[in-house]
Amino acid sequence: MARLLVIGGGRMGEALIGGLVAAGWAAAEELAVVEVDPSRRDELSAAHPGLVVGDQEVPADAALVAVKPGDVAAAAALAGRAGAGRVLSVAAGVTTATLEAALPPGTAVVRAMPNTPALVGVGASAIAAGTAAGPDDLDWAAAVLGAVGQVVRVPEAQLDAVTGLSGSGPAYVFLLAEALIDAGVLNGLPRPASRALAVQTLRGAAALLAETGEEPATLRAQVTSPGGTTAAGLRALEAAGVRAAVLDAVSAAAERSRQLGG
Ligand SMILES: NC(=O)C1=CN([C@@H]2O[C@H](COP(=O)(O)OP(=O)(O)OC[C@H]3O[C@@H](n4cnc5c(N)ncnc54)[C@H](O)[C@@H]3O)[C@@H](O)[C@H]2O)C=CC1
Ligand SMILES: O=C(O)[C@@H]1CCC=N1
Repeated sequence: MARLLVIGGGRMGEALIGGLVAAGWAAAEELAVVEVDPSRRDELSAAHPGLVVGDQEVPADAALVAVKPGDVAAAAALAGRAGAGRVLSVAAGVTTATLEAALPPGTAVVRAMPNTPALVGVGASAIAAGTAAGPDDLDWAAAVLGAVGQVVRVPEAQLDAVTGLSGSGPAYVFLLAEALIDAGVLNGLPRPASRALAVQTLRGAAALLAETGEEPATLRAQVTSPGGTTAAGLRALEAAGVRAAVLDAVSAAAERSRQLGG
C-alpha cells in the first residue's frame, strides 16, 4: 500500500511530486500517482524514473488531490476507492465541506494552497483542517508539504487570500522577471546577460528579505541614494500605479478563488 497517492499529475501535482521525490519519497511504497492523461503519464514516468504512475487508483493510506476544481468530485471518488483515510486537497477554492461531502464519512480532510516553487523545495503552502481532521492530520499535511517548502496554518476562511498571494504569486514574479529582462534588452544588454542579471537580482532581493528579516521598505531605502538612479526608477513605478496594481491583482485572484468555491 502506498503511503501517499497523488491524484492528478499536472503542473501543481508534478511540482509536489518532484519536490517529494527530491526529498526522498521515491519508493513505490511511499508514493504513487494516478493521472488520466496518457501523455502526462509518459512525461511523469520519463521525468521521475521508478515513480509508480498509473491510470487508476491503488490502495493508499492517504491521497493528495491535485486536479482542477471541476474534477475534484471524480478525484474524491477515486480517493474513496483507494481507501484513503486522509485527503489533502490543493484545489483552489474547493472547501473542506465540499470535499467531505464527496468522501466517505469520517475521512480526515486537509485543504491546502501550495505553489509551484515546491518543485525546487522552496514552496510556500498554507493548510486548514476539515471537521474530521485533528492535530495529527494537520501535522501529517504539514510534514508532506514541509518536504517541499514552508507551511503555515491558517483558518480555512483565509485560504482564498493565500491563493491570491502565494498560490498565484509566482506568476506575478515571473511577469516582473519578463519585464525586467525586456527592459535590460531595451537598454542595450544582450538577452542572456539581461536574463542572468534579472534572475540573480530577484534571487538576491528575496534572500535579503528572508535572511535579514528587515522590512522591505528598509531594504529599498538602502538601495535608494539621494538624487540617484533608484529614486528615478521608483518614481516611474509609483507613477504607473504598480503598488495599487499589486493590491488589485491579489484581491482579484482571491475573489476568483472564492468564486471557484461557490
Ligand atoms: N498551478 C499552480 O500554480 C497551482 C495549482 N493549484 C491547484 O492545483 C490543481 C491542479 O492545477 P494544475 O496542476 O495547474 O492543473 P493541470 O491541468 O496542469 O493538472 C491537473 C491534472 O489532473 C489530471 N486529472 C484530471 N482529472 C483526473 C482524475 N479524475 N484522476 C487523475 N488525474 C486527473 C489532468 O489530466 C491533469 O494532468 C488545481 O485545483 C489548482 O487550483 C494550487 C496551487 C498552485
Ligand atoms: O490559477 C489557478 O487557479 C491556480 C491556483 C493558484 C495558482 N494557480
